[in-house]
Amino acid sequence: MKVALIGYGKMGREIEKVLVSRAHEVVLTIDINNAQDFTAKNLRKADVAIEFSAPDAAFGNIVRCLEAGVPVVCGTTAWLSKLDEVIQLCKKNEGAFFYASNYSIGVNLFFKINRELAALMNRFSEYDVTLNEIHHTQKRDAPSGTAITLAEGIVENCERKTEWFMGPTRGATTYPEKLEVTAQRRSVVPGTHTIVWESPADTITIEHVAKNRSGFAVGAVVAAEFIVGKKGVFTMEDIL
Ligand SMILES: NC(=O)C1=CN([C@@H]2O[C@H](COP(=O)(O)OP(=O)(O)OC[C@H]3O[C@@H](n4cnc5c(N)ncnc54)[C@H](OP(=O)(O)O)[C@@H]3O)[C@@H](O)[C@H]2O)C=CC1
Ligand SMILES: O=C(O)C1=N[C@H](C(=O)O)C[C@H](O)C1
Repeated sequence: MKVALIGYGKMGREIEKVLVSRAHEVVLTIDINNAQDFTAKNLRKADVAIEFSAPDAAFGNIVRCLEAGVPVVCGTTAWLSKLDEVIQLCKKNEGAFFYASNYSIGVNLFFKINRELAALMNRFSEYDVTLNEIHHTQKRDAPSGTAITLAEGIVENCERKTEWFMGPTRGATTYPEKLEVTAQRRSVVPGTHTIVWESPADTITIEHVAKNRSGFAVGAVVAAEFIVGKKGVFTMEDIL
């Protein structure tokens, strides 16, 4: 598979290692410093583009790939207010687009556990819930895309939580009908997400801790292998 890497930072470099280990070829690398190479002609040398850049850059990058007719796997977070526009463009151009807020298999299993636990909690109103994420200090967005997916999973499945909001407040019960999400930035933490369900009697904690970025990178490459030759909009549900 011939791959264009759009965004060559921490994730772009990690993905490159996985691509090489699976005998794929990187034919184009685009970063903020070589935007002049980001042409439709160059993009078309690739079977697929993998986009991990920055929140303010992702939408434009995706549009350029879809307009060039190149399938795109995107992992960039904090641009999803424009997701519907991307879906429409993808359909109009009969292209292929894959998005996940987190490509790690472990996190996607964690998403399922989170949704099931939230649904189970409908019968146990004595429990309140909070969500916290910790990432490295270079991260530009908060809360993380993964935390938003987890928060949506709780709100969609636990009837007493109608929406999530960004804390911190003085305590989880400040707004009992809302889910409080908090974010911390510490050193080089790759990504930790913790959900705490607390009753007067006990505490149930579920947590996903990324040890490094390899899980994200492998998942993104698997998504790229999956999307080549397909048309439509895909998520990790299509792989799992
Ligand atoms: N879905 C998932 O599984 C994961 C998602 N992510 C997300 O991926 C994104 C990137 O993360 P990460 O690699 O850690 O971030 P980095 O900042 O390390 O890398 C991003 C790179 O993109 C470059 N860039 C900025 N603007 C553009 C542009 N217009 N076109 C091309 N490249 C550009 C940056 O250049 P410069 O530094 O010069 O600005 C930088 O080199 C984030 O949104 C993050 O949340 C991260 C891990 C997993
Ligand atoms: O910026 C990061 O590093 C990460 N971003 C993604 C997110 O916002 O959820 C995925 C992972 O947590 C690492």
